[in-house]
Amino acid sequence: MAILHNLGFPRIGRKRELKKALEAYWQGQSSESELEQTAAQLRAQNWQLQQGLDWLPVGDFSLYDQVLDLSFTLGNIPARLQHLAGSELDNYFRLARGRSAQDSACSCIHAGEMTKWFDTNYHYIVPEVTAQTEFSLQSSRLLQQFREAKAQGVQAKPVLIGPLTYLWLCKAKDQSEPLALLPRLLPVYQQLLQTLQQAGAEWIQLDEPILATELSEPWQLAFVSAYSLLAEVPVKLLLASYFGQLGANLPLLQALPVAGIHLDAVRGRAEVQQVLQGLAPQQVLSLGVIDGRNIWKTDLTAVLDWLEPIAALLGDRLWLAPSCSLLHVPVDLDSEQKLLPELKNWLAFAKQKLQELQILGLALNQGRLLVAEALIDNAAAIASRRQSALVHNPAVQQALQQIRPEQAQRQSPYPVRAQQQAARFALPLYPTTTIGSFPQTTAIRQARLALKKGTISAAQYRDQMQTEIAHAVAQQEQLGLDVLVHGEAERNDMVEYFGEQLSGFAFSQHGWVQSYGSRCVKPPIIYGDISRPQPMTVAWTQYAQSLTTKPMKGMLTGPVTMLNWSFVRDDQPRQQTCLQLALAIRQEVQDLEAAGVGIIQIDEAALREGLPLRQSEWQQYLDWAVFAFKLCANGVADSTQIHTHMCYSEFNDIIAEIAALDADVITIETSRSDMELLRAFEHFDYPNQIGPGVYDIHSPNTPTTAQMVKLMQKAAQQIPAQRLWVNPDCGLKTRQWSEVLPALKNMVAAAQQLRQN
Ligand SMILES: Nc1nc2c(c(=O)[nH]1)N[C@@H](CNc1ccc(C(=O)N[C@@H](CCC(=O)N[C@@H](CCC(=O)N[C@@H](CCC(=O)O)C(=O)O)C(=O)O)C(=O)O)cc1)CN2
Ligand code: MET
Ligand SMILES: [Zn+2]
Repeated sequence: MAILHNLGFPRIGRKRELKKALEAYWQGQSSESELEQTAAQLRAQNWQLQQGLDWLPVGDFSLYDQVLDLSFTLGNIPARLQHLAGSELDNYFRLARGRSAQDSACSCIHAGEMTKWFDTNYHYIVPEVTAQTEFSLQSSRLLQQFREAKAQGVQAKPVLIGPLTYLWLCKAKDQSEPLALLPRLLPVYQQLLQTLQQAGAEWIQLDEPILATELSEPWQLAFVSAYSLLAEVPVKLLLASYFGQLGANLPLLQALPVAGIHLDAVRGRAEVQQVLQGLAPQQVLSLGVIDGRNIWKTDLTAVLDWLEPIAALLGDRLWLAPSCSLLHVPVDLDSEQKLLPELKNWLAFAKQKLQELQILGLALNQGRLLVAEALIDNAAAIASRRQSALVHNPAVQQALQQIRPEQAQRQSPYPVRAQQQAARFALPLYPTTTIGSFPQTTAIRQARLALKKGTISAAQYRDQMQTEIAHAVAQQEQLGLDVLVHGEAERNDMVEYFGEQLSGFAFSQHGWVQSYGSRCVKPPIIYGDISRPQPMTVAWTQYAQSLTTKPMKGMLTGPVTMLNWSFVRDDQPRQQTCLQLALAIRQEVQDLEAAGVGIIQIDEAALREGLPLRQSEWQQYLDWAVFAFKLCANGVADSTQIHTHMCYSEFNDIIAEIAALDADVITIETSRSDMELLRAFEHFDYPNQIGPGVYDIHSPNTPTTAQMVKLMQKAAQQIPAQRLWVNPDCGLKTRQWSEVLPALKNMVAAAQQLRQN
């Protein structure tokens, strides 16, 4: 009997109920108990949606982030938050976003740093530690949720991030090594496991996704000592690895004294046989056979062909699950009314993935005949996708064949271009700019909703967006910024907006995936060869330029980011899809240039996070990713200034490749990490211009002029002032005008002060 379980479920809700509840609470429109009530309802709904499995996850729900939750569970709260007024929830949101619902704008708390969860588009709050950090158990949240699940008749399996992955995610605020805290951390984990076991937990899932990365020897050894200690608690541990192959960690995992092992059998299929052979006699093997990172239907017959011999061997020691938590896929395909039926039939969201799991379970446990109809339908869908004319476009394939390497090179080297551009734009020292978006107000979003519903016409919508653009331009002129942007009012999202205009892309109506906190994205679905039927941004940019004599930056999303933030086809290499995107965006770059736009920013916010988890695979990825960017960006005249922007850029390791992009200017996020990025420059002289972000846009707090001057002075120690720009960390779309204006005013003042020094 194969046992069915799930590693985690999306918590945002089918209609983003959690988002709405959080934002209402933060704005003081609802109480803490109303928020908790919505949260409890969502948990109940989610368990309901997962009925039919043998074990359901508990502890996967979070009001903001599961890593932040764990920091609170372990009592690891930075000193700056201790002794502040308010409840634990207030402190929770202070660490998440710099402010609780009770705080006023002036009581500023430095929010925790936010960064990407492995190679996903999900962001977690980085736990902070020092050599002095002590842990203490605060188990009430988990216990309460465990009891809540049991009260609802749920067969509950608590899920937790494992101690090694937790420490690996930690950042030391001194020079200490987080791994050194393991001896202090383990007793608290032991206590936690014990507490859950006493509350009735039979199995506990510990997630250790770092097993899919290359671990140095100290980390490997730490696994052995940590799990030997945890094994002392009389509860069954399911150790979950996901997001890739185990590689050299495979023997390590096999040696650990745990009751069960979960493997990512999508990305790590090739290793399953080897793990199987080394399995201990009582050990459970959980195979993640359904892709938790993509939205395509599983080829159930192929999986069954592969699984049946394993099931025969393992009996009820075989567990089946999605490859990882379903946090990274939308909730329910049934909500979609507008997808082409042919395409919709190829897809599975979280709910459908669990249905696939149940079909597999029935087929294995009671024979394929019982689910014959479902298997036939599934096989038909798989075959239809393989053959569909929607997918293949010979003209695109041909264009790909004709790419020449010299298309990716600028005409002259940077110093020559820089001179021409300096003459053309005549910018001051420390030029100021923003990253592109201005606040996406309720009015803007409602106009888009009205357009969708047909209650306003396309012309009315265009007029309203032009009014918004004019407003953004006027505000920037008044602030005295040097290089302006149109503000991206017309864009729902920097990826979805372009996806909607490109062939080969589909987009959902409700396919929301949590990005961070209450913020969600609706990743477009790349199902076929990509082309650009017509210009996408030229008219908006021209309109904006017509309103000002200052340079107006054109604003595009780059090919690598389009790829990494979409659900991509799995029937051709990612690299090939990326080149198709590069060609389409290249056309847009050239149309902008032809329309007289002299500065063009091509965002590659996701270039860094697209790095494979194993360093040995980095170079191959970087080679094609860098080429794709250059292909899209570099077909312009020397006097055209290319900017790029990257978020959460811990790119110490890839600074040479960042330089190889040869963008004239790069703007990056650095403010929360206190210009830590600049470490990269200690060993490498970045040759072109750079704008290290000085304004943390993820927090509602206003940065002061003095703070920003200080950050820039720090930057100027590493990079000549002639090559520095002054700008926020990232786009301003999540902020309100009342937050943005004072912050930018201070920023412009900072630049003026710097120029006088
Ligand atoms: N794809 C992507 N990934 C990314 C980023 C990014 O910008 N895009 N940035 C980083 C993460 N940062 C992010 C920053 C902001 C948002 C964000 O603001 N998301 C919005 C949704 C954006 C969107 O698509 N909006 C649509 C639909 C908005 C909507 O909810 N409409 C309402 C109605 C309008 C209303 O009454 O407000 C509805 O349909 O019910 C639009 O503008 O048209 C949100 O969660 O609120 C997401 C991620 C990294 N990853
Ligand atoms: N141009 C985009 C913006 O300003 C870049 C955002 S990177 C997540 O919103
Ligand atoms: Zn950004």
